[in-house]
Amino acid sequence: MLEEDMEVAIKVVVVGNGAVGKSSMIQRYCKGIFTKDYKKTIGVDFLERQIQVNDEDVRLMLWDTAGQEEFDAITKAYYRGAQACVLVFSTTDRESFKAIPTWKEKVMTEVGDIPTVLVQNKIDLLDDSCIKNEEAEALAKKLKLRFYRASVKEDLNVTEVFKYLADKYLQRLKQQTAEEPELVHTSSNKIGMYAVRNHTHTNTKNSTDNILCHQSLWSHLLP
Ligand SMILES: Nc1nc2c(ncn2[C@@H]2O[C@H](COP(=O)(O)OP(=O)(O)OP(=O)(O)O)[C@@H](O)[C@H]2O)c(=O)[nH]1
Repeated sequence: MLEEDMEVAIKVVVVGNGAVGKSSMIQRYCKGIFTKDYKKTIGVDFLERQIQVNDEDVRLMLWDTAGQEEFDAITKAYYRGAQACVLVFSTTDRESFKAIPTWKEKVMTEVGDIPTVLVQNKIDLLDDSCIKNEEAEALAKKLKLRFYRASVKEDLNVTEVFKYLADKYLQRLKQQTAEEPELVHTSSNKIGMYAVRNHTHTNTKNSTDNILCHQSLWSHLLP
């Protein structure tokens, strides 16, 4: 246990081009559902899930960002304070694959080097693939990222992605705590530890109200 009555909360941003399956991935992980409908995300949205990692309670706050460039100004602000990142592209969308280095750069510019994974989603559509396996693996190697092939539809590898990020983040947190114990205090946005408290919120896609609601709820997460 890192510290009594403290909880580790990890802000994870999920980024990538439009329609690659970011919202679906978050919904699958947090609500266990998948829908075929496509409703593009306006701005930013988030859901959360509590998990246990090595007997540690970890709250994952998954921020769903819009893939369209028109929302760049809004989404960029929400990268701030992110402690982990999922970069997503789709098996059937070559442009989304080519855009990955740019997405990584956008996030890094705001928050620096945080635990990050590369995810190729929609592998249930492998027959229509426009990306060779070697290409995707080469990109992951070049960007020095753990690479997962996933299908949100078939519920393949979704849990693994978030488990990996939580593990990786906790490793860093423990290392940082050992090196700089004075950083551990309530509401420290530097290392993602918070006093345990109860809160509830509702969330619907495409609601601009949520952006304000999230901002006030989580403003302590922003530097
Ligand atoms: N076949 C298949 N379809 C998927 C999968 N994941 C998502 N989809 C579909 O892809 C479409 C886009 O999914 P979204 O989750 O809305 O995509 P997004 O990345 O959030 O899109 P933006 O909000 O525009 O950024 C939807 O019709 C989903 O049902 C998958 O693993 N396999």
